[in-house]
Amino acid sequence: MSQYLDLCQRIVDEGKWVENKRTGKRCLTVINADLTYHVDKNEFPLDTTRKSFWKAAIAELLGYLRGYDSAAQFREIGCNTWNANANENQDWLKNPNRKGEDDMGFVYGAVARNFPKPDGGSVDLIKQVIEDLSKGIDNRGEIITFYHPGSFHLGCLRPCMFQHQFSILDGVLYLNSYQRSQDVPLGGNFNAIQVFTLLKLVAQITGLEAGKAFHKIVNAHIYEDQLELMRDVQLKRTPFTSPELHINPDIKTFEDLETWVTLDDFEVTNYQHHDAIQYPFSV
Ligand SMILES: Nc1nc(=O)c2c([nH]1)NC[C@@H]1CN(c3ccc(C(=O)N[C@@H](CCC(=O)O)C(=O)O)cc3)CN21
Ligand SMILES: O=c1ccn([C@H]2C[C@H](O)[C@@H](COP(=O)(O)O)O2)c(=O)[nH]1
Repeated sequence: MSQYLDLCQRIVDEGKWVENKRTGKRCLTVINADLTYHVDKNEFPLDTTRKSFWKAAIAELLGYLRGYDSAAQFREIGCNTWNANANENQDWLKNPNRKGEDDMGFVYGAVARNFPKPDGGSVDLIKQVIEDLSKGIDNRGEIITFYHPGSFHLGCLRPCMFQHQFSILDGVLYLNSYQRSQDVPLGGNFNAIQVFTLLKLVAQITGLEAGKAFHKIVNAHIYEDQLELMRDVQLKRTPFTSPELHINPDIKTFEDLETWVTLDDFEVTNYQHHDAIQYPFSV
């Protein structure tokens, strides 16, 4: 938890102002942050200095793993975070590739589940990686990527946390996740939850022991309209100890994740937190 608060403080103290053309707002920005999550000790990296809506973050991850490409699918499983990008992003609304209300286009899991091959057809990167890990195979390239620059014009947003690489060492599963851009007050907590949960879930369905997850964030920023709340409210609060995440042990395969799993299969215990803070969201 303090790693996250240290990053927020670092942005406040050392960040540089950068104009962002896409949103029309300025962002206080630092380059490079490396966060480590102890999945082995079940230290769930939830924000405790404000109330975290952790279920929505797990629902978003579940939607990515299922290859969802519509904000309506995300809403159905308890996640509202894609409504604005699918339906209010002016560039996307004008894009002839948008297939109508709620369409997000070719993004995130839709890409990873159908990654186009230059010689025709596609690969399901997520299934492939999980199949290997289930057999104890780490070919030093167990990579799930959502990044396909040749397809950016087909989606509403380029993926931010765009790559996850798994490794096995001595029967222990590790995860390195790579993020090109982070809205630290809003995306920050969501993404930490997702990295942690992804490793814990994949360890469970592959029968491996979960180790640590390493999360690299390249461009870490606070939008100008979020700064006061972060500096004068959230950063003045004292954090509580980390809660724990529990996943239904009946989830045993990737097919389980694709078919019957809901947010009721996830539980958090010992979550003590300060009051909610509503940060402005930029489309
Ligand atoms: N500007 C921006 N920031 C992001 O973090 C972000 C995007 N855009 N676009 C794509 C996804 C969507 N994500 C989002 C979107 C909204 C929230 C958000 O509003 N979170 C609220 C609570 C949400 C709820 O009640 O479910 C929060 O207080 O954390 C978080 C992540 C992360 N990504
Ligand atoms: O998982 C996510 C998805 C998005 N974000 C944030 C990071 C940026 O503030 C915006 C995306 O804007 P770009 O201009 O494409 O960088 O969304 C996040 O933090 N986490």
